[in-house]
Amino acid sequence: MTTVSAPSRTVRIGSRKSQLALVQTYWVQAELQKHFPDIEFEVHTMSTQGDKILDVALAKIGDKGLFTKELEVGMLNHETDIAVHSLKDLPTNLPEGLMLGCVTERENPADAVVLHEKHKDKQLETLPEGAVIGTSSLRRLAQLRHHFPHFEFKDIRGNLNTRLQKLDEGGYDAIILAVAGLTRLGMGDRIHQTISPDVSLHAVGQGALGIECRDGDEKILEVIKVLEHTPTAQRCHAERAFLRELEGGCQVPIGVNTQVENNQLTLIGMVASLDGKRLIRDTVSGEASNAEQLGIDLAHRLREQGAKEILDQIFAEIQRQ
Ligand SMILES: NCc1[nH]cc(CCC(=O)O)c1CC(=O)O
Repeated sequence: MTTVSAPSRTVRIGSRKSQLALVQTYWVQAELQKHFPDIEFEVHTMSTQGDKILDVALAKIGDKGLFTKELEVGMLNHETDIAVHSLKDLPTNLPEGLMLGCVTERENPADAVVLHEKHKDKQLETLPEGAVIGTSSLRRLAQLRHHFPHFEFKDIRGNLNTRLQKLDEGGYDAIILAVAGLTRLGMGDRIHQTISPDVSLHAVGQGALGIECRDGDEKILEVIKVLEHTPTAQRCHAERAFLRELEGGCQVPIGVNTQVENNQLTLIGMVASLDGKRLIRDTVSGEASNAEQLGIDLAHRLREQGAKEILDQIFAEIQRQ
């Protein structure tokens, strides 16, 4: 009898096929491989609905889990064991049988301004009246309209390269993208300006990766937990609880900012109307270990200040379009 020296186990990682998704997944694969040399980590790529529908504004699709569903089906069918997501694309309520098993250390979660070449000596603040700003995010749209009502806003879709090309071709004066995505793709040199949280709060989970797995799959959890970054996880659990309590996920003008210092977590949250005219913002602080409750508390505070009316009106507007 011969003994086959095969790896003791294989862990199958599901990923979207976009360049950003692959960079993120290969990073997770390499990090896990370093910790577990005896396990084989295989990457399985899949197309999601969100990758196929490129010509419809995201807000109008309104489907939660557009970028995650096919990956989740793969895990539930035991074709894969984990899925690597940009945490901000992962809905706050996961399908029965799945869980968020790990949150990795966050990159800078802020949004970035990428200006057209002809404006290279300007800033967002000094762009001319009527400047065309490209964004497909209601959160960015509402906050920027609030501060810069004299700009025009135009939807922009496609992967990062496509969006940068549309900017370079002159379709826009500036576009707004996540710092994290540009940095991970080695395009950090395209960033002209990082938007301050005083002007615009970032999306829930932005800049962090979330690793999803089957609920209670202890062997897999033990493996992926080595990549968990506790302060990032606490911040993101507070942010996700805030979003879940306010409305449950998907495309709405909700922004956050968090900090953890000496085990104290501070969470800033805001809800804005699409025209940017109404904007409600508040802050909570408390023990970082109590992250989810802090998110829920902040959601209740914003509701008392009128957040529900703003969100109800937005849902009605989106349905009508
Ligand atoms: N919805 C698209 C998406 N999902 C994650 C990122 C960037 C990376 C991140 O925020 O973690 C982006 C692009 C963008 O918003 O510019």
